[in-house]
Amino acid sequence: MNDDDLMNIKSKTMRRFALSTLKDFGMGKRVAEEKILEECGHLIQVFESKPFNTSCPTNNATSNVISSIVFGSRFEYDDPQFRGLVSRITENIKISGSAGIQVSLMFHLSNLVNNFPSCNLVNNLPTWYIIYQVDLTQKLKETLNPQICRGLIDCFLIQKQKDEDSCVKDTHFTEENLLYTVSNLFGAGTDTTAATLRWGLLLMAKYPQIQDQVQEELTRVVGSREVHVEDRKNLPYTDAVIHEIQRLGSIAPIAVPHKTSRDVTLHGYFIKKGTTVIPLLTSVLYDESEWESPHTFNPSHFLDKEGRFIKRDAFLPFSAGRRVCLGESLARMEVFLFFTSLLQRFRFIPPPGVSEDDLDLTPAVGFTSPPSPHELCAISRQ
Ligand code: HEM
Repeated sequence: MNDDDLMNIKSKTMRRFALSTLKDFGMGKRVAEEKILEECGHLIQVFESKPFNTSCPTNNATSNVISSIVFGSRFEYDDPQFRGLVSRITENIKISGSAGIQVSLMFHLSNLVNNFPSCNLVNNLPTWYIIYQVDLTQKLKETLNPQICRGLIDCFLIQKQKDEDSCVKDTHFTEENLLYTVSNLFGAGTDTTAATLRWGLLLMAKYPQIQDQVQEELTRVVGSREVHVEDRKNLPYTDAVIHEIQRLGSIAPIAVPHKTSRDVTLHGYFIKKGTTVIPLLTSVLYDESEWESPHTFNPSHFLDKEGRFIKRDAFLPFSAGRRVCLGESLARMEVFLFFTSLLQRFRFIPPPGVSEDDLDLTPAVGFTSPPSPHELCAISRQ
């Protein structure tokens, strides 16, 4: 077996482990919904009517959803360890998209592809270093009870212990892989979801008539009670708006690099086994032959003539295939519940002296594409 084959097995094992554990702790509908709604309650408390940057609160909220899954508990927003973790994650994502890192990625791709999520996509050692430093990981180890899994770390440690007890050779459940898996879940699951939410709030402030329609539908269908995942099917306009936010936001424009596992011929082009391929998701999300107005914010892309929600094949913000985003269902649930809960309670407007036209839709540079730094005001609707 060569190094690539070994790396593939490691990747598959870690992906399988992360997926099944996420199902138990995150993506299983009811558990995830409870965790997200609890976080919505905290997020709502920190939104203000005076101008504020949406980056910090949204990143805190999405990091806490991952924390609940990974550690089994959330952090207070002012916890210094948590603040360190969140700022490190956002900084790493920003730096990894800088021109310098992108160029070095081109030269070192062969070491990076195929290793995700078992190894780090970019050399974001500080993220896992911070996770290592978080006392909680140590506390979890000290209080581990093999009968009770409080979160993904417990599940990992229990499996590690089992493998050690049965003398499994070459186990992938190592301390190093635990740190990489956890830091990759934070890296992949925090900034992406927060950036999507930030695009959503910015687009609502820029297009108040669309915000009106979302709020009218929410008031008519949900009223003032808590929104639930089940409500989605009765909110076709809101669902179309969320899809359009993800399409236009295109927050993971270059997805993740992969290597071809065999020789392929695609549209007449021969691609040799082992070639690095980078799927450009923006090319499909903005494809002129697929979308009626690819560069405009137009929720009708996802509505039929009767106003019913329609799925579109070219909607691929989570990519596709075997390495499709591992957190897709969790992310979809988060975006829906955070977005609708916020719009139920607040009207989003530009800061005083800034017009809707002034709100800039140019994305910031980074591995993901969040909106450029901006401020909004959240005016209470109650
Ligand atoms: C709106 C939010 C999100 C978007 C748009 C998004 C998008 C993506 C994309 C485009 C990829 C690359 C797929 C490929 O390689 O072709 C990816 C990979 C991944 N995502 Fe997400 N993601 C989001 C949220 C999340 C969340 C919440 C989690 C964590 C629970 C997560 C975990 C991952 C992981 C672990 C991978 C690597 C999968 C692998 O290589 O096998 N993502 N995501």
